[in-house]
Amino acid sequence: MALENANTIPTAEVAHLIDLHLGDLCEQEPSWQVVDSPISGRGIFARRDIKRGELIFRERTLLNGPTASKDTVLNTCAVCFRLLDEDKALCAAGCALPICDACQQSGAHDMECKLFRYWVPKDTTRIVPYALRILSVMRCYFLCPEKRRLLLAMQANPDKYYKREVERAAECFENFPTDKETLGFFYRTVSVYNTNAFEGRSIVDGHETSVRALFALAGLMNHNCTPNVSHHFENAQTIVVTAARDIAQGEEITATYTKILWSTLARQLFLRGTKHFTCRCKRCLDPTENGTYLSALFCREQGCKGIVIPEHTKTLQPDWRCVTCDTVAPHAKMSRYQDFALNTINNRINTSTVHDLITFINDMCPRFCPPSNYVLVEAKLNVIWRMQRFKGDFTEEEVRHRDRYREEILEILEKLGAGDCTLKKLITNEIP
Ligand SMILES: C[S@@+](CC[C@H](N)C(=O)[O-])C[C@H]1O[C@@H](n2cnc3c(N)ncnc32)[C@H](O)[C@@H]1O
Repeated sequence: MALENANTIPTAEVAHLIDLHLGDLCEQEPSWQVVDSPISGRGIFARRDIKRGELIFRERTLLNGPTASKDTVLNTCAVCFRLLDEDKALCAAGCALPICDACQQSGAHDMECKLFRYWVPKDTTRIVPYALRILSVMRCYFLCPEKRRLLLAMQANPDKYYKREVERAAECFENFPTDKETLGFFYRTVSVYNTNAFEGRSIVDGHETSVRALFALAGLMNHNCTPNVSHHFENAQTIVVTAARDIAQGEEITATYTKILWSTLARQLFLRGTKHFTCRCKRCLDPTENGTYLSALFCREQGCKGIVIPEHTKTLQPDWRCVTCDTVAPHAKMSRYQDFALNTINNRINTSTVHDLITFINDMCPRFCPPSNYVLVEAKLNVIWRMQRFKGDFTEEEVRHRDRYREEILEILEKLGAGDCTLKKLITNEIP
């Protein structure tokens, strides 16, 4: 399974394999179809008008596994993602994976347990993040022939780092495979994950886990910075995709690969760096971003209290122009200013209590950062997340500030034309 094989499987065959993969979730008359896209490769298109809020599809994972990344809890069952007692998490058979009693007894873990033990983990006394992370990749071994072919059909961008995850995992075992074919299969699967994976929060027994998952159909959605669908994980295995606004027959169904409230430059840098393309959607071409001014910084010209925004969006290093006094500032200067705002605000997000962060947002930020700037908007979102997740004792005043931040963010989403996007649903508690 070489990297070069990507996209050589005909689109009609991909569509057929997806129907098989959907199984009982495949509707008799789906509202969508898989065809070639003018944006890139294959895409999903509306076969008929789809109403805002309508369910478009539900899909189970082709592959998934714990993200095992920094800041995630490692002691969750590798099969069902249930939280485990730290001292009782490791599989009794010695594969060094975290497994709950139920998954151990049901046999759901047997094959991968056997394979991990065959590879001989070097450390069986603790959960080793790189060994745990390779699980989501290694599961490609156990796919049936049709699903293997579907995996092969998925786009795999060969970026610089696709070997690293496998190499790091190999160091955790005495007997990790070294043959070209197996390594090629793993490298390709890593690249497919890097190109298509959804990282989602899944809640099992009230405990939140971070899951990395591949969905063959959802993975075909091309990117738009103002997407027309929202998605969420129903559980660690299932994704639900819903229309964020009315979608006309023939329109391409799109998701966003970035955070929806990032500025154009931040989105462009992320998409180039991680997904290897330049987005040319309507929002990307409008320096005001539908009048949201998410990029805006203060004008540094004496006496001017206006805001500056990138003059155009054709390059990643545009000059910036003041919308009030028309002064032009070079990109390098504005980039230093944006970095200063980003670092100052992120530093506060990481070190402050909710109370202190609110004070900082309200009293300090207006001195150096326009309220529309995306980094300040991110700080307000952080207050909302923290108050939503850690339902502590917050004062009435804090709750009032949170509600105001939420209204401001809903207003920005409205201006962007984002409809009932995922972020809107999250901050209005429509998605738990
Ligand atoms: C998850 S895949 C999307 C499905 C893909 N079109 C296919 O045929 O499998 C992501 C890749 O699609 C391409 N892509 C997605 N959205 C794009 C866009 N708006 N502009 C250009 N390329 C895009 C990029 O190559 C990106 O790395």
